Amino acid sequence: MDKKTTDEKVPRIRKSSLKVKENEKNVKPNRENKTRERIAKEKKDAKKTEEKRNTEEKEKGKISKAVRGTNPKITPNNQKKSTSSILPKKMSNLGWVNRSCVNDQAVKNRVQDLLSSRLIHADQQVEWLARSIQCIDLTTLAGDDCPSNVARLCSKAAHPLSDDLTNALQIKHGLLTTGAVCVYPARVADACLGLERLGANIPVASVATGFPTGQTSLKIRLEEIEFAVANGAKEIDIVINRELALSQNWGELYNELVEMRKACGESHMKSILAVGELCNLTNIYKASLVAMMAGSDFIKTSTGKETVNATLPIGLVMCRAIRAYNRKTGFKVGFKPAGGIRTSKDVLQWMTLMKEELGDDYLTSDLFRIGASALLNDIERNLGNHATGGYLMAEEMPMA
Ligand SMILES: O=C[C@H](O)COP(=O)(O)O
Repeated sequence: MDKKTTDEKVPRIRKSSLKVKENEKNVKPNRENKTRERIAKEKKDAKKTEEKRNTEEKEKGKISKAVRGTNPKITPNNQKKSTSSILPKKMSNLGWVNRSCVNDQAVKNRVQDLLSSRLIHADQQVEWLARSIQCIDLTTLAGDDCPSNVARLCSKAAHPLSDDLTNALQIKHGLLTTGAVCVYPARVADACLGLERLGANIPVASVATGFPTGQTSLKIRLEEIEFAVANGAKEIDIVINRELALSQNWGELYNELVEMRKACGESHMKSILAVGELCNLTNIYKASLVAMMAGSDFIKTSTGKETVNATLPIGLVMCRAIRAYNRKTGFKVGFKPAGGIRTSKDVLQWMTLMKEELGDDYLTSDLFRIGASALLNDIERNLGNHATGGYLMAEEMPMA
C-alpha cells in the first residue's frame, strides 16, 4: 500500500546565505525597494483573492439552507478535493480476488429488503432529488455529438434547473450544478470551452480506452487516455478488458488497469466494468476488487451500451466490494451506476442503496456519481411538481 508518506530530506539553508551583505544593500537600494513593493502588492492581491473567495463560498453555502431539511446536506460541487490530493491506491492481492464468492440469493433478499422498507420518505424527496443533481455526470455519448450540442449540455450542467424552479425551491441561480459533464474524447475540448465560457467550475469527464467495447490494442487505449487528459479531461471513464475478466485472468487485468491509471496522471480514473457482459455476480465482485486494487477512484457499472446496464443487485455487489476494500485498506473508492437510470424513482433507489450500504459519507459527488443522459429532465419535472403542484410541460423546461 502507498498510504505512508515519504519522509523527504529538507535541504539545509546555510546561515551565511540568509545574511544581507552590507555592500549589496548600499549598491542596490532600488532593487530592494522594488522587491518590497512587489511582495507588498502580492500580499495585497492574495488578501483580495481570499476575501473574494470567502464571499463566494458564503454565497454558495446558502444553497444547503435553501432546500428544506438538513439531511442530506447540499454543498457546492466546486468544493471538491483537488485531484492532485488523491493518493494512488494500488495494492495487489489476487488471493483475495480468487477466494471471493457471491451468494446470489442473499443479494436478491437484501435488495428486496431495501426496496420494501427503506425508501426515502416523501417529505425528504425534494432535498434528495436536488442533491442527486450534484452527483449526475451529465452525459452525451452519441455519434452525432458536435460543438453545439456539447455547449448545450454544458449550459444544462451549469444551470440544471429553470430560474422559476430554483426560485420556487429557494436555490440561488447558478449555485446548483451537476457533478461533471461526460463526453467522448474528441469532444473534451468543446466541453472545456463551453464550461469556461459559462464560468462554470465543473469537471469534464471523458470516456476512453475504446469505449464502449475496449476492443483495440492496449497501446491505442492508453494513447486515447493521454489524448483526453491533454485536452482537459479531469476524469477518465475507462472500460475494462472483458476477455481478461471472463477468462479469470485477474493478474493481467490488474496490469492493464495499472497502466491506464498511470496514463490518467492526476485525472481521476473511473473503471467501467460493463457488468452486463461479466456473466455473474461473482465476476462483478472480483472485477470490482481488481479495479480498486489498480488505483481506480471510482468503479462504474456500465457504458450504457450493453443490454444489461445498472441494476440494483449488481450495484449492491459493487457497493459490498467497495465496503470490503475500505475495511481492508482504509481507502474510499467511489461508485458510479450508469446506463438506463432515467427516473427520479430510480435515483432515489440508488441513493437509498448508497446510504444503507456505505453510509452518508458516500452521498457526495466525491464518492457518488450517476452516469445519465436523460435523468435530469425527469428530476426537473418532479421538482416542478413539488414546487407548483403540477408537472411542467416540455416547453416550460427550455433546456430539456
Ligand atoms: O455513462 C453514462 C451512460 O452512457 C449513460 O447512459 P444512459 O444514456 O442510459 O443514461
